Amino acid sequence: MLSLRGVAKFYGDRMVFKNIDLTVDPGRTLMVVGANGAGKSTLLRLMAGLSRPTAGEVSTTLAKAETAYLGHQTFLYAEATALENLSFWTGLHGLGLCEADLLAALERVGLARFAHERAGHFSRGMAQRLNLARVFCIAPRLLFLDEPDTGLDEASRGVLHAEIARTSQQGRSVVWVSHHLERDLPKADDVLFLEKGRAAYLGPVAGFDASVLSRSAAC
Ligand SMILES: Nc1ncnc2c1ncn2[C@@H]1O[C@H](COP(=O)(O)OP(=O)(O)OP(=O)(O)O)[C@@H](O)[C@H]1O
Repeated sequence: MLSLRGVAKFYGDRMVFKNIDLTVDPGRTLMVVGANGAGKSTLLRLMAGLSRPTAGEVSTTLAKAETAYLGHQTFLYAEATALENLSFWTGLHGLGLCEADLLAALERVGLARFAHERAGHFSRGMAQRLNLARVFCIAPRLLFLDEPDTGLDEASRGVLHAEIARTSQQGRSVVWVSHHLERDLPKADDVLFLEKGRAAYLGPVAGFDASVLSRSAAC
């Protein structure tokens, strides 16, 4: 459903990575790991179509509306309420959800009582929970997660992890950047380890020695 061939990214003359080849298949969860600055977020943004590679090709069989990205930016409209944001986003994905459906999604992330408050007044954690509600509603075929639990409390983190499990059980795919390897790696099928501008490992989680990460740099 998504493939990268010979992908490279440079900022000016500074190389972040090059020669990245990979495929994301239906029902697979790929975890992208590496030290700080290894290029994980940069790669995820390329895969999600939010930026372009300097060289190589990113191709997908999916329509934009079949994917969703949950990352550092929250993509919320500050002047719109939580409900309006959710209604707008699900509308863009062609979903005609009624208010009760949207409120149910807000309820799952503990935001129902803030449904009519402007997103601009939300804390980082609340904004992230609203984004999580967006992902629930869209149920994308390919979900991109960049350190998605940043700012989430324990309960919301549990909701997030349940959603990731549901995504893969339903044959949908996830590409996930995480620093919490001990906790998150067992939830993935495959790992891409970025080191020194290349894919130092790409394959099943079972064959990955996570201790190389702590040896390569503090993560
Ligand atoms: N817009 C940009 N312009 C110039 N350099 C950038 C830009 N975005 C990222 N970089 C640089 O590219 C490199 C990779 O950044 P990236 O954020 O992808 O790494 P990361 O592995 O996600 O790091 P972290 O784990 O700290 O989030 C870093 O050296 C970063 O400073």
